Amino acid sequence: MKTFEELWQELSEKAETRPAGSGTVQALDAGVHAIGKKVVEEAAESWMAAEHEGHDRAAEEISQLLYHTQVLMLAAGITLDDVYAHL
Ligand SMILES: N=c1c2ncn([C@@H]3O[C@H](COP(=O)(O)OP(=O)(O)OP(=O)(O)O)[C@@H](O)[C@H]3O)c2ncn1[C@@H]1O[C@H](COP(=O)(O)O)[C@@H](O)[C@H]1O
Repeated sequence: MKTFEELWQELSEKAETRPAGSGTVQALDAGVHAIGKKVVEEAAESWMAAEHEGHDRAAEEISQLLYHTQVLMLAAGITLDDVYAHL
């Protein structure tokens, strides 16, 4: 188990060191447009899971939405503080 900030730290390091076999590195190389489509897909799956598939499936889909959102932030050069400034 990890927190949002711990995942951010891990993904930031992967973006920097670009380890072989990292799905995050692969996603970053695909670019903002491709990552944005994943965010939309996971948002829709989160909605469907929350409405129809129960607590555990919704939590799983929302975790994927958070992951892809962080990848989009990295691809766009947006930091946690940039986002937190608007909360
Ligand atoms: N938390 C996640 C995470 N959540 C979602 N995903 C990705 O999102 C996909 C889920 O999307 P889908 O539901 O569409 O599943 P899918 O259809 O099988 O996937 P695709 O065919 O769309 O690729 C997974 O296959 C992963 O590629 C994640 N990939 C990585 N992480 C974590 O990110 C960290 C770095 O991962 P790597 O960069 O791969 O080392 C690790 O801690 C991982 O646990």
